[in-house]
Amino acid sequence: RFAVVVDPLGGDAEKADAGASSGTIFSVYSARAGGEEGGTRASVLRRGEEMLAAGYVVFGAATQLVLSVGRGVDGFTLHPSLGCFTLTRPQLRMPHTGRFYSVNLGHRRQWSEAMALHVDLVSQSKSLRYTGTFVADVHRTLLYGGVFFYPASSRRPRGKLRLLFQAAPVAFLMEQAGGGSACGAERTLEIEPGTLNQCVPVAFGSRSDVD
Ligand SMILES: O=P(O)(O)OC[C@H]1O[C@](O)(COP(=O)(O)O)[C@@H](O)[C@@H]1O
Repeated sequence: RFAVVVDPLGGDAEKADAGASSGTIFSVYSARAGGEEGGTRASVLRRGEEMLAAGYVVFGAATQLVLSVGRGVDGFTLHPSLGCFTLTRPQLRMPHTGRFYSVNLGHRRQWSEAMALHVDLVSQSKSLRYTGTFVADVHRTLLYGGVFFYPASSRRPRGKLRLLFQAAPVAFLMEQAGGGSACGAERTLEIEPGTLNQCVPVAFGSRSDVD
């Protein structure tokens, strides 16, 4: 009945070796019948707003599961001695605006002038936080608000993050927690993926910071 999209383990070997957090992201759609591949591809190549559920697990100082089934967002923490997750952050809500912005400034020379100016402007009122591990950056943004960008650049004209595996599930969680997500002028959840690995330039976070 369901089709599940999973980004199994984000964060590369160098970050894991250095002791950084890593994470898993997933999203769930209703399965569509038919199609050459038993409906699998057709079930997931659809707008994020058709998603039934999304979540991630962040493997850091603690193992935390953040989940939405379309009725807000709940956070759970793994208790290894009990072997189960318990509800530790019921109905997470993002602040309307936040203190942090999150972007890889190392790519600045490859951005458009407008993007570089925009980031300069944001930096005047917010502090920079960027781990380079997607789930960790998502988790901090969800908890404390602010804005995360992975913009288009001359090297990556479509950005780096994948719509289906990364941007859409995170957009679903952000919206469910009172935040937002956009790919340029478009709401991320309204974009229909053309291919499984399609990349999008994306921003997400507190509602007023994303707007
Ligand atoms: O090093 P950059 O360009 O800031 O990219 C960091 C981003 O790339 C990722 O490592 C994903 O890269 P991969 O698609 O190569 O797995 C994300 O976890 C992270 O947000």
